[in-house]
Amino acid sequence: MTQHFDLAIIGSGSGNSLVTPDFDDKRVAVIEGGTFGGTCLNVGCIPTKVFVYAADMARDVREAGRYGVDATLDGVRWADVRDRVFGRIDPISEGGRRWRADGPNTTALLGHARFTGDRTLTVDLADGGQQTLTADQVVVAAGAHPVVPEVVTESGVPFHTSDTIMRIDALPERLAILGGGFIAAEMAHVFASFGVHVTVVARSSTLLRHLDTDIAQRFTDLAREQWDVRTGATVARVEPGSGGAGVRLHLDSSAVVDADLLLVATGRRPSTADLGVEAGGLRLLDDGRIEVDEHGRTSAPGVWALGDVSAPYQLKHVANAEARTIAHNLVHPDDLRRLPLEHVPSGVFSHPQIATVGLTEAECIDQGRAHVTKVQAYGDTAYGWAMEDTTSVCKLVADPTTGLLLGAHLMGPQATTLIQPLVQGMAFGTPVRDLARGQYWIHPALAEVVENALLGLELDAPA
Ligand SMILES: Cc1cc2nc3c(=O)[nH]c(=O)nc-3n(C[C@H](O)[C@H](O)[C@H](O)COP(=O)(O)OP(=O)(O)OC[C@H]3O[C@@H](n4cnc5c(N)ncnc54)[C@H](O)[C@@H]3O)c2cc1C
Ligand SMILES: NC(=O)c1ccc[n+]([C@@H]2O[C@H](COP(=O)([O-])OP(=O)(O)OC[C@H]3O[C@@H](n4cnc5c(N)ncnc54)[C@H](O)[C@@H]3O)[C@@H](O)[C@H]2O)c1
Repeated sequence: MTQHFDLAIIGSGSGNSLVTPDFDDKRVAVIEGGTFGGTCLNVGCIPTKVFVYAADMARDVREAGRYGVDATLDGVRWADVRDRVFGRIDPISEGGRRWRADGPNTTALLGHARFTGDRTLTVDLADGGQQTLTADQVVVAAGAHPVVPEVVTESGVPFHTSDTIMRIDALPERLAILGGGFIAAEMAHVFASFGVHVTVVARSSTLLRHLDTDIAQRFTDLAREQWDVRTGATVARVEPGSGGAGVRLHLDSSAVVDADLLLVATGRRPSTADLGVEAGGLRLLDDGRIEVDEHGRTSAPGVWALGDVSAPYQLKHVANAEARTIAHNLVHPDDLRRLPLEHVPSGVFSHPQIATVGLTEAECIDQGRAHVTKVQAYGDTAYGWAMEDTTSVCKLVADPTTGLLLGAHLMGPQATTLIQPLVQGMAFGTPVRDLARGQYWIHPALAEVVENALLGLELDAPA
């Protein structure tokens, strides 16, 4: 029997937060084909950062001798770290599922949904049944999933993605990571800090090539000191390791990489393949995302999309912000808000940590924009001395005429926290002069790196 809902949501990640009090008197279906709570909670931001924190701790112990504090790392109890992570997350996921299943106005449908007509969905339920439903409004919040190159899938050799690597039973001796982006950088840090020999195989000439060129190059140089980094490398063939255990990657350079485990981190594709987008009247962009307008409306009337399935950034804070906007738009058709896609920052929780917002120097050059830059070393501030830092930087890009920041790119301890006043300055249009001089910066906090970078920008009207 077809059920009718006021709102049907595909995906329980950021989609789950659409059920605001505005829907208290409405019927809402939340449909989830995987683990309730989505990527960030179960296999993404949250578990990775718990591992990263433990990895940072292990590194700090190893490096304590630099500061005259002798310490040795006695060991890493992988199973304890893993169980601490999932012992916390799994109950949250299950609680979220129950909350929706038992909610007064919500129904949780566990299964894969696809459009079979205008605002009509058929759900292949996990328990074997099938449910068809219609809804006045549908939100597609189906996220993205890992892409695995054919050279790996066709080899038949077992591999991990970020969906599985965090639940392994024991640390391997050697881990090969294919890809040079966010996940590769974070996982290489985690496993190497825990004592695993990590090899990163990346196609591009630097890791994290989406970053400012200076930062990407500096990061890659530091990565080479920690991990076996093969840049400009393509995997030509994958086969089992000797004796059938592990994996052997043959690179196009004819070099080989032997490892006990393979982690594939070669990007994530919007989950639209089995979504029945044609039947639902949804148009896709060339890169596979669902096309949405500035308010989050798809090409199908009454159907909205948010997060990784449609957004230009695969970031949780973007998915959340879009969910807040669409939660408003669903109930205020005459007062639509725009998706907030300006000044989007991101962080890479690797070693070193990286944070970035706005334009890179190269983008300014490409766009022919007048700009000035300042690279401020952490090591030239008092707290940087305390840290014996020789590699960390805050690089700013600004418009010399307007005196506004165009971009900020930090690499080093606490980069993801230090960048926040700069994100705020850009979001509120605060001139560099006011950011630098219009407020106190605590002395001798690490934030003086940011203060000095602002003061060092050579603007037409100096700070
Ligand atoms: C390892 C890793 C680390 C990350 N770390 C960070 C970080 O530190 N900071 C950050 O900002 N971002 C991070 N991200 C990205 C972040 O997790 C995503 O941007 C965010 O979770 C996307 O949210 P979403 O709601 O769009 O999709 P998801 O949370 O992926 O939710 C989509 C849900 O829809 C379900 N679904 C899909 N298709 C269907 C269907 N047809 N029927 C029913 N259900 C369906 C899926 O099972 C899934 O549960 C990380 C990602 C990964 C993989
Ligand atoms: N801290 C964070 O915010 C965080 C952490 C993890 C993931 N994420 C999000 O998840 C997304 C996915 O992460 P990711 O690291 O998988 O993707 P990514 O886009 O960051 O990096 C993908 C890497 O794989 C390489 N690659 C692509 N196809 C390849 C192929 N066929 N063979 C070899 N290399 C190939 C690319 O050159 C790139 O280096 C990120 O883009 C990011 O938006 C965010």
